Amino acid sequence: KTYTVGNYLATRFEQIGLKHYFMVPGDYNLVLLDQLLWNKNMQQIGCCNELNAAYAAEGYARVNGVGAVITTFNVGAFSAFNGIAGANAESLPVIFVSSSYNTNDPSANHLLHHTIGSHDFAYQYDAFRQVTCASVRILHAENAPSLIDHAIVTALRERKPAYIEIACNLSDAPCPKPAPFEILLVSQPSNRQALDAAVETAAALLNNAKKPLLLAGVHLRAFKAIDAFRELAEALGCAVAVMPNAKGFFPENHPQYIGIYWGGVSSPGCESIVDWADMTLVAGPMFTDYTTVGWTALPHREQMIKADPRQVQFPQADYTEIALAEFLSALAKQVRKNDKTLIQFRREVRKAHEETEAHVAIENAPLTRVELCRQIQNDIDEKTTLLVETGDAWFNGMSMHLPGGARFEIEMQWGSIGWAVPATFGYAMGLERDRRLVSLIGDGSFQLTAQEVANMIRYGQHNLIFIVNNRGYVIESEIHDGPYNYIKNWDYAGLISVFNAEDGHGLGLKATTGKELADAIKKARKHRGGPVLIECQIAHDDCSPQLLKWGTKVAVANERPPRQA
Ligand SMILES: Cc1ncc(Cn2nnc(CCOP(=O)(O)OP(=O)(O)O)c2C)c(N)n1
Repeated sequence: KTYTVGNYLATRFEQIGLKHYFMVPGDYNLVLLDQLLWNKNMQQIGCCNELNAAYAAEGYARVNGVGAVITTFNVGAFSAFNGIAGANAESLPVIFVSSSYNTNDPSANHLLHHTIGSHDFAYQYDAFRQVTCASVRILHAENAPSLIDHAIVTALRERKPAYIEIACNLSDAPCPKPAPFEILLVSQPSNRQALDAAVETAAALLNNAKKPLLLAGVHLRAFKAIDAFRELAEALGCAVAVMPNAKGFFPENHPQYIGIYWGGVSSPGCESIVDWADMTLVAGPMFTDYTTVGWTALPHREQMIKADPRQVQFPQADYTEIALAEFLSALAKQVRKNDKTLIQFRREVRKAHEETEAHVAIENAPLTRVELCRQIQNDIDEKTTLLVETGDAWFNGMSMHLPGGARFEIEMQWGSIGWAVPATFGYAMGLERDRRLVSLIGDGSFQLTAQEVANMIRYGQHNLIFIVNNRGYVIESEIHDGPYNYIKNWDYAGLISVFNAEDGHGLGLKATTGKELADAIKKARKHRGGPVLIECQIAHDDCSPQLLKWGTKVAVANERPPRQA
């Protein structure tokens, strides 16, 4: 078998665990796409546009561990740019491949289509270098193996996207055959001395604390530290809270779970316990304006052990070259049990109020947000992943309880509206057969990338999508309102018949009352052969109290005047 650059790439794609990859064809990449089709163990999935293809690869990486997307030069790549930068923000290894010009053209002083019409062909590579952990350009076939392997190894190690540019006339050029793929799966062990020192320091701080507490952060999954975190939690026996973008990374039915810590919009009873703790170990956090509610919810450094993917920060010291999972696991063996924060939580939550079970709404009353959330909560089971889009959907999803085994997906770091529909498509492409995906998306966000629902119909995905039609950009209105937050209404449910055409089995339903919603969910649960979209119409000002509180504090942070010189 003589290898070509294209099927070298295809071989590596399969070896890192890709069963699907996403693309939009273009004249620069057609031969490369043929080369990739040579590998029958993977499916080539077309998307309506390259932004959606990048978001789909990002969503796929959430369930599969790694994703890939192929575009044509410039016009495809720059649409995908937002999705690749987003994968960087979300710490997801997406392999981005763009075809490019014929290697004879620069020396021939040629100008080319799909460029800005200059002789500089490097600006795409320069742009992507800013948002990837490795970026390579293949201009000579003999360099392809080492460049492709470098990009892939780095992406898998750093949990970040990588950029591979392949000249269009090299896609079918002969190249050496791949070395054993095990070389790609490098891990980065800790420095032994640093690890021992960090564990000793952390154990002393936690064992001397009167009220220790654990807080899960967003990087636990990316750095494969979810199990080690749970090991430490069960060794310590203390209260365990999670940051909003780590929801689902610690089981919500676990007896030590006390909820989402998100400042003033935390789960009931959670904030006071986190603030009461005298030593908090936070594992893999991203403290941003959004996750700290405009800098109002940040544990104090002198009462915090901050364990990041490759370093641990103590009140008086920073230790580097320490792998997060190894640190948490080693620490679990050195800590003594102390459940004071958990006991206190149970006292407070019992005293404060029993979970006010939302009551069933009057059947034919206009649908409300509370009734919508109550019914979605009842629809979530241990096989469900709940995926929420930027918007009030964040807060509605955040307050939902995940039964054991249920999962949660959110894009809080990048927060790019339009992500959810293609990410649903990509996530569903990689989802285990016996599981289901439920997405909660606002009308405003839906309008950015709605057309990818057509590909859910094409592939017969059984996704259930709730479109919350509150007539506009309500999250924006709550941060800072203006005429720009109001949009043209669509017949969202009616879109499905447009996308079905003569050959689809999608189902579009409208719900304006609790009864209509209950009937729609029943139909959705029975529907086969395609996705179900339920357009839930609620009042414009019917938003979560958490959004109101959070939006006010974020607005204050946004509007701080420039520091006087
Ligand atoms: C790509 C991108 N463009 C603009 C924004 C700013 N933005 N954030 N949320 C929104 C509105 C979301 O509205 P909906 O999806 O209807 O959600 P609701 O909050 O439920 O109304 C915007 C316009 C954004 N976050 N991402």
